[in-house]
Amino acid sequence: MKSDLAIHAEGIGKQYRIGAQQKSYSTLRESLMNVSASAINTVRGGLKELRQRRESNSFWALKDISFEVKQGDVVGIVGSNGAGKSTLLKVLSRITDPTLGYVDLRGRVGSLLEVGTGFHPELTGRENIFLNGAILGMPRSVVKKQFDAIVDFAGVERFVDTPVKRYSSGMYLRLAFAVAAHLEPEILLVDEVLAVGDASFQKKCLGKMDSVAKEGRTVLFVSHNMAAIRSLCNKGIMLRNGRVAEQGDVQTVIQSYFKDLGVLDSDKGDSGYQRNERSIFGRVELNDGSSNSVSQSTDLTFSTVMSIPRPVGGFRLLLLLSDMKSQQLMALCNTSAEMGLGQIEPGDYRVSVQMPPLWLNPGMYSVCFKLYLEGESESAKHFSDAFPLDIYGESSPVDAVVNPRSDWTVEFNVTTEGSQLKRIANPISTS
Ligand SMILES: Nc1ncnc2c1ncn2[C@@H]1O[C@H](COP(=O)(O)OP(=O)(O)OP(=O)(O)O)[C@@H](O)[C@H]1O
Repeated sequence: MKSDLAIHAEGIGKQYRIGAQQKSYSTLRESLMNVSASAINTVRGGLKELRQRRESNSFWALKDISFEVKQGDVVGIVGSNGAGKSTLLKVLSRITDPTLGYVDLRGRVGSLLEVGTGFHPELTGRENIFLNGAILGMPRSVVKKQFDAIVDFAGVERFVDTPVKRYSSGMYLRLAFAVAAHLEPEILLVDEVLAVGDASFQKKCLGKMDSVAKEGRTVLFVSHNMAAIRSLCNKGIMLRNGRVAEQGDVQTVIQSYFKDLGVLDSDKGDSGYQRNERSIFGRVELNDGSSNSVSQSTDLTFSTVMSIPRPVGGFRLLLLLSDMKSQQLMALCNTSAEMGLGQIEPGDYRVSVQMPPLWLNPGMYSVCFKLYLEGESESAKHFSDAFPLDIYGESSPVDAVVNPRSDWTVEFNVTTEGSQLKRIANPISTS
């Protein structure tokens, strides 16, 4: 392996048997036990195992995956559900063996793959921290030095001598992340940890991964959160159906991912929109239609084309905004009559909805149009495809949905008589 590389994967394939019991999920301890003391560890797949598997009963979760990661690179791994991202991280962290191909890894690997892996449930938080350090080959004195920082980061001071099986999933996750990030792995693998936990913890995790990366260590990060991928990673790998569909600069990979989701389809028809045959709606566009990423402080215009199939007396149109947990955050509504339309003739109608900046916290949101045609039952409502809206900007320091620009002042000795008023601070701007 070239000396500047941290990871070299060559021709990795992973075949699963449908319905078969997979080798049980090993803990981080068990997986790391396999790591040899040599500087470069090779994870190798074999044809023998392949022959033992019955092709008819199996499918390939990963196929012919090859890539290289330089030391110090922070790589975002993206792809739709089932694309193979988690399987790839499991192969890299030796939780599962590849069926074909091999991976060379230079240095100690710390991983946080799923809540529920990584710790021995019967041991206390304290014991698990030292156990993980020992498995990673760290002297006890070094683990001791990091111990307070780990416990502090995880916020589990009061429970550090409680068996982790009694922890809430949030505490468990916080401790698992703290251990993985603080025990100085040369390669840190993190899978979608940010999907769990509250906003302030997510921010803390991103900050910690950023500092791990700045120390020149290598990070691989699987996430559906493009705002997080963009802010953290310099490189990206996109998987599609178990294969590498794109790799390189993170911006290019994010754009490919959105194209894959159908958001950025360059194959537009004559009318400038992609007709969705199953739906009354064409594709939804944001602003000039070139991207679905926008700063939280930018005006928003959502547009689409509706193909009304037959004459109707009128319609009611909604624009809905939800977060990734499907919680509805905004519902704008208008009727054809309020928009000055009378009888609606069949044909294509372009609709645009303009609004000022929403100051949403960075992250992914979902936007869709919903249409009720007059004379149809309520259940016959029509939906556009969901538009994944990627917001970037400043996050609130605490869990919240919006983070608008705000001006703050503080006044001292306030009495009802204005003359006593004494201003002690200039306005503080939060943005
Ligand atoms: N232990 C297993 N046995 C059989 N099939 C599996 C197993 N683990 C994963 N798969 C399948 O392999 C494919 C890839 O799964 P994987 O979890 O790696 O995808 P992913 O990209 O991480 O998806 P998501 O974004 O939903 O987490 C999926 O079709 C999944 O159902």
